[in-house]
Amino acid sequence: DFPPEDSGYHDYGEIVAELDRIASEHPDLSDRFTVGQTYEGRDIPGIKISDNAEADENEPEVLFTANQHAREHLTPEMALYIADMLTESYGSDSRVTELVDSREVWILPMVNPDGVEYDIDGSRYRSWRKNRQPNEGAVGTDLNRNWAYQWGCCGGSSGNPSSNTYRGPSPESAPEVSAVADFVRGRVVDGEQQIEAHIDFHTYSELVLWPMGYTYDDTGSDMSRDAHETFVTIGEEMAATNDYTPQQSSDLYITDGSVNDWMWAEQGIFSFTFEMYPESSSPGFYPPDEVIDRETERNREAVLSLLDYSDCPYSAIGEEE
Ligand SMILES: NS(=O)(=O)N[C@@H](CCC(=O)O)C(=O)O
Ligand SMILES: [Zn+2]
Repeated sequence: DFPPEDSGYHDYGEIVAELDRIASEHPDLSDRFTVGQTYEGRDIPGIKISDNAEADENEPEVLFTANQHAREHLTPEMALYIADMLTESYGSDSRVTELVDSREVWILPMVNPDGVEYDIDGSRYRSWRKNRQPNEGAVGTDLNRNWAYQWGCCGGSSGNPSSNTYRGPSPESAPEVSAVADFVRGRVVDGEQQIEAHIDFHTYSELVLWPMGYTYDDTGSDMSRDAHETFVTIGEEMAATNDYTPQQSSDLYITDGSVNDWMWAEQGIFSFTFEMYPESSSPGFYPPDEVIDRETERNREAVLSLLDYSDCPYSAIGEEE
């Protein structure tokens, strides 16, 4: 559990209960699912939001993931906000209604529940980042360095098991990463990846980030000029709505094995990272629960804008797919 003064945050059991609540309150707009188990055996929970949610309709799909990093507790709240906003506003907000009717939205609010439960267990926060999988002489793999594209290529991760950016012994060695990657691979239907766009929520720094992370180059064999321009255009438009700073993730620092690079280069998904509130190390990873409503609602427009673009991302630069 969170300490009483931060009871507004949801731990693993409370996230699961909230997803079950949403699914029971909106049976025609949602469908509960699980993508697999963590190292310690917890189900990784998910919810699908769409009209006729139980059916796989031929509609553009968008994925939201959160909490790869355990201590980034504002991020499952962001994912929960999206599920609540899309279901609660359905029928009253015409834009939301149209998007829920014409898109299929997958939401995974807590990808690293083992790490979350470890971080909040005990009298004070542990500032834990990684999962809880044992490695040589230390515990934990950094999930956001364990994805399989350009894994460990470029000095954007560590090979030292006690490092907070430890990439793991091999790509997708973390069960949490392989579960989410398997789910995404499962969305390839007739050879076509149905998921068009993705946001992975992190804290902190208030940034909108896009690939590639493993190289400073804007374009290359895995990033065409048109794709780069599309990322920049959509990224800058989203950042204009939440007042985050838009940039290529390598402009921050080089990362290899990150989720964005894998989603884009392996699956062709327009994948972004949002670094949420705050801007700086005070209050850093542990803002008071009073900011949850303000800092999740702050991303409402960005989320709706990405859902808009998901039927044809390249339309952002006036191109057809
Ligand atoms: N949330 S965070 O760990 O401080 N920053 C992310 C940035 C992700 C990225 O640059 O792609 C990370 O290093 O994985
Ligand atoms: Zn993070």
